[in-house]
Amino acid sequence: MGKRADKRRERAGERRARRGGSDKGAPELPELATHPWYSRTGELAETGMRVMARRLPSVIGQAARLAWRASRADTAVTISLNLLAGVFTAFGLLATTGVLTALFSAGPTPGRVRDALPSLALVAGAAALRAALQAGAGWSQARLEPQVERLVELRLYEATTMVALAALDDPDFLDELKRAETRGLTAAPRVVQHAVDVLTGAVGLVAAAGTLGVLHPLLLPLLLLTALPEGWTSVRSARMRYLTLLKLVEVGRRKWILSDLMTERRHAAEVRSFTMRPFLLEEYDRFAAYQRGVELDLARRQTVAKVAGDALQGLATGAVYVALGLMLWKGAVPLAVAGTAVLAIRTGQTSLANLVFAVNQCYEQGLYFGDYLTFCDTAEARIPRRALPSAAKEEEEVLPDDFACIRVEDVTFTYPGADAASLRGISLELRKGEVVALVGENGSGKSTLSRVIAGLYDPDGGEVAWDGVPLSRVSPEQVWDRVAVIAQEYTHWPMTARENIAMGRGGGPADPAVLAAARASGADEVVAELARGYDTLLDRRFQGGADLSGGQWQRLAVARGFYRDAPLLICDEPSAALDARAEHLLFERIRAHTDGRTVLLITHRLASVRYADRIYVLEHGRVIEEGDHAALMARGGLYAELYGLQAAAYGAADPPAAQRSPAGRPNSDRTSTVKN
Ligand SMILES: Nc1ncnc2c1ncn2[C@@H]1O[C@H](COP(=O)(O)OP(=O)(O)OP(=O)(O)O)[C@@H](O)[C@H]1O
Repeated sequence: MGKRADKRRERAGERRARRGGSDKGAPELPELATHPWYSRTGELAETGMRVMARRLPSVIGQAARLAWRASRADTAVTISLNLLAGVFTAFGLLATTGVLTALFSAGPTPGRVRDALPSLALVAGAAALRAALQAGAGWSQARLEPQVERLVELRLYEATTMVALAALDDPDFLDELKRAETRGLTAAPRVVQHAVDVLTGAVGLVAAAGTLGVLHPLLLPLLLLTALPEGWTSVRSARMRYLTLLKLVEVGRRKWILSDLMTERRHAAEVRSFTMRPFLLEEYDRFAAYQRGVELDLARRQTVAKVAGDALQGLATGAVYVALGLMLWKGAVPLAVAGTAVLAIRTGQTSLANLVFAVNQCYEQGLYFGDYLTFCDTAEARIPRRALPSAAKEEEEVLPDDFACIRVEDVTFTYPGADAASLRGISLELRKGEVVALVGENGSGKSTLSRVIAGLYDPDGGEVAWDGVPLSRVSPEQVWDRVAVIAQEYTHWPMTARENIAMGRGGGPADPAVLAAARASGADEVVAELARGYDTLLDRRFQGGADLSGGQWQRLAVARGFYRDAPLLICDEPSAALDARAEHLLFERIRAHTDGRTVLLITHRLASVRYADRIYVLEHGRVIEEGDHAALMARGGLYAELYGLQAAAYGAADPPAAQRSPAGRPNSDRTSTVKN
């Protein structure tokens, strides 16, 4: 199916190229390629009236189901008021015949006008009612849209926050997510809106057609004749627009990236210090010029299509009036009926133009909405079953609140789409109250292993068990509740300092645990300098917001880990950005810390793991050495080598007294780290 569509697209592309290309006059930028996110746009560009007609019912069905779930009352009101408005349109048109019959009859004018008054009142009443009904339908339709929006957004975010973490490492999944988020979300309310417009247009058209059918059966095909050029122009113009969109997708992305570089605060210093301004402006202008060329070309081609369409429509309308004149001349229809027919044809044409436009829009947005639906289905299928509230609770085991021993047995793990496994048969133990360290070179698998232990990734093989209860048999929340993580990469939450520590748990103004955690991590010194202390918003994008240095942020991230009263604390490179004093304080705290808690420590600062109860050395996803510092040093393996390298580096950096800094201050922090 996908391949056939690709072939169709290819062939159509070749046809366009043979015709001289659809974008004659637009400059070329050879480096631009279409991103697969926008494959839909290509599909759309090849869509003709037949494909649209075939797929439209299912799109309208999806829209109707969505609207129904968002609000039954508003959906029912929108549909029924629109239908009723159609009835009054037809009624008004038919009443017009009465008016015209009275006006065109023989006799003095005042008498004819008097005779026409009852029908005139009916026409006026029908018009007023129709207007009121349409206003009511518009109002309920407007109410429907935000409700639909809320529904689709919630479904997406519920799925993205619950899906297995590994899904977010899968490039295909991320691609689908981006598509659903950027186009799919906004498409949902539009699909509903355009589906209602399709209904409104269809009702108006049926009303006009029904009226014509009642007046004379031959008039009906005449209406359709005038409809064709309008439909043709509309579809053609829309397809041109899609093709242009396709051409501009990559340009839009490049321009967006460049504008981000030129306007975002985080790039501003480098833009200046590397004197990037002329380069960025020139690049931006190149893409903008290309875009302008493509858009001007589109405007020209759309105008040509419109002129051709209007000319055709003029001819068709002329033919209709000639036919109507002939019918009148031959006495097939009376003058009053012909007059009403003219009105009905005009009403029908307007409804038809609206209908064609709505069908086009509905179809386009329906494709993007389809992306959204596909993504939600994929994401919901990737939520671990045991995480679902509906999962059979009797099958679930309960994790002990505390534990005596966490056992990792023969664990293997490969990231989605990765060629090689990141963990290959790892076994180890964490006993209550211990500090256990993971050591190894970059990419050896330390962080991945810590995430498996924290219940963030499910291993492909082997298992992690807390006092014999395998994590695969408990809901992820149970594990996350019992583990505190100080992660290597942490989020700068755009919240207050207090919320950055408490992370949605307690943390009221008088929460002593927040203060204790801040003291233990050195975050209290950071907070003391903030204008509003713990209530300072840590985001410069907002009025009164503050920002912190890398190390200050890390102190907060450490406080976050200490604040959670969990039996297992995982510290993954917790000191990378800390100054020497803060780092010293942190490891002192970890060493002294335990008060019954267990610490899994990952760090390249080997001086800090000397006091660990056990050290596991990882290489290429395997444990290659295990023991305490003394045992590993005596063994003379990788650990001893890495430790020796660091110790030697510190030793070499220790300047003799004569070479100290001009101020004569020895570097006491460094010395103390080595001595530690
Ligand atoms: N999200 C990911 N998707 C695919 N592969 C990944 C991902 N994260 C890590 N890897 C790969 O898994 C392996 C182990 O990475 P991991 O981050 O666990 O190493 P690490 O020992 O913590 O390294 P470092 O000391 O640099 O922090 C590496 O080969 C890495 O390329």
